[in-house]
Amino acid sequence: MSFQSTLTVDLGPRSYEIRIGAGLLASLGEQIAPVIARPRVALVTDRHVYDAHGPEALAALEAAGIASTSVILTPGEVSKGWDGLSALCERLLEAGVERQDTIVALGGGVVGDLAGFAAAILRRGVDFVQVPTTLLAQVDSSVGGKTGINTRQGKNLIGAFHQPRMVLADLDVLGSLPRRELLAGYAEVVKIGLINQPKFFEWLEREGVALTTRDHKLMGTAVETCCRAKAGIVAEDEREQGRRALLNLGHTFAHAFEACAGMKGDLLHGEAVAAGMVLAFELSERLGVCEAGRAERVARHLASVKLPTSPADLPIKGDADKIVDAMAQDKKAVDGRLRFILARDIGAAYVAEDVDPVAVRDLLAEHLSRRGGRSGARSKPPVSA
Ligand SMILES: NC(=O)c1ccc[n+]([C@@H]2O[C@H](COP(=O)([O-])OP(=O)(O)OC[C@H]3O[C@@H](n4cnc5c(N)ncnc54)[C@H](O)[C@@H]3O)[C@@H](O)[C@H]2O)c1
Ligand SMILES: O=C(O)C(=O)C[C@@H](O)[C@H](O)[C@H](O)COP(=O)(O)O
Ligand SMILES: [Zn+2]
Repeated sequence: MSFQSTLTVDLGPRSYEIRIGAGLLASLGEQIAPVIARPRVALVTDRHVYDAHGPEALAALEAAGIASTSVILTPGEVSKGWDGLSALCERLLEAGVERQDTIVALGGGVVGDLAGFAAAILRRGVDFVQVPTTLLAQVDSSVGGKTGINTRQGKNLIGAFHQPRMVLADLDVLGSLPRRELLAGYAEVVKIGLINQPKFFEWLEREGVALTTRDHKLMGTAVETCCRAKAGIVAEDEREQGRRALLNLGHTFAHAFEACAGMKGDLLHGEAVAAGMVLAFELSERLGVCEAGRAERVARHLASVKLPTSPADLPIKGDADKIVDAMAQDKKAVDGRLRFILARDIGAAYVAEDVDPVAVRDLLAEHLSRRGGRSGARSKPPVSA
């Protein structure tokens, strides 16, 4: 019997199911039929995903009597900006998508964030369904309703909370995912362990390498554990007034790294998060809130699957001051003061209000001074498989 699981994101009238399993795409139409207002959808995907899985998705919609129109985006972060948003909205309007229709986001985090935001604003809001096709999207971005785009100033600075009507995570589609993308998604898996699931992190230390060889059962367990943990946090704090910020572990660093890398796809979000989480633990140790050795343990695990562990490993332009400047756009900042997610231990993250910016800058400068040499795990950004 292959892996199957159904979870609920408990948000009162906005509650929805996350269905995880093998072969779900073949029954896409049948699965979503009960949650769509009428049998008409707009399938939003990107060229890579369309080539690998588009025909199966369209056939499954047709088999369930659901009419569809398709929009195929340019793959990657480059589509997640004002131009991509405006082009997508125009295409959806030209296709006559109405309020009773549903947008189906078939793809990774870029497709989900962009199509989800288009759904939030098109004719002041239409329903959407998430069909995540990357590991990152299955364990993180498809759940919780954060949608949006990047601007010149930084990551995800324009957006809306707009919950999907359903999340359908087909483990089989991960078979066509390039290895570099799989590893980037694995960083967000590790993040969940580091936030509040210490036993899960220990399990990842034992099984992570096997998991990243796409062992089906291990992947199913990881997707289920991450979705369950994220759903719990989102149910308590849907609009990030408090506890949800924990899901930002490593992201104050990561989003600044991505901004300094140009947000054109040279640096993947998960790669930036991997290095950002190591820095969050190093900062926690330096500030005396976390026992020594924890950052090293986190870095060792990320390195074991060949994820980057330092900004020195990343294709970032600029120095520590430039990265600190980019952090000023972080959405968690209050009155211009940065807030970081720090950790008292592995699996014990918390929101810190009072972090000394000099300590942050010094930590970044030390890492960047190792550029061109070995920083630990790797000396170059990973390449596509
Ligand atoms: N909304 C959230 O809560 C949230 C959470 C985490 C990350 N994000 C965002 O998600 C984005 C990153 O998402 P991502 O890592 O999924 O990247 P992505 O959407 O760019 O997909 C990665 C690449 O893999 C390809 N691809 C996707 N699925 C495939 C498949 N099954 N087979 C073959 N190729 C496939 C895509 O075409 C693309 O080239 C970032 O913009 C990040 O900010 C959002
Ligand atoms: O769902 C959340 O909440 C997260 O923070 C998940 C993150 O992995 C994700 O990268 C998210 O898009 C970051 O949110 P942002 O509000 O910092 O842009
Ligand atoms: Zn993230």
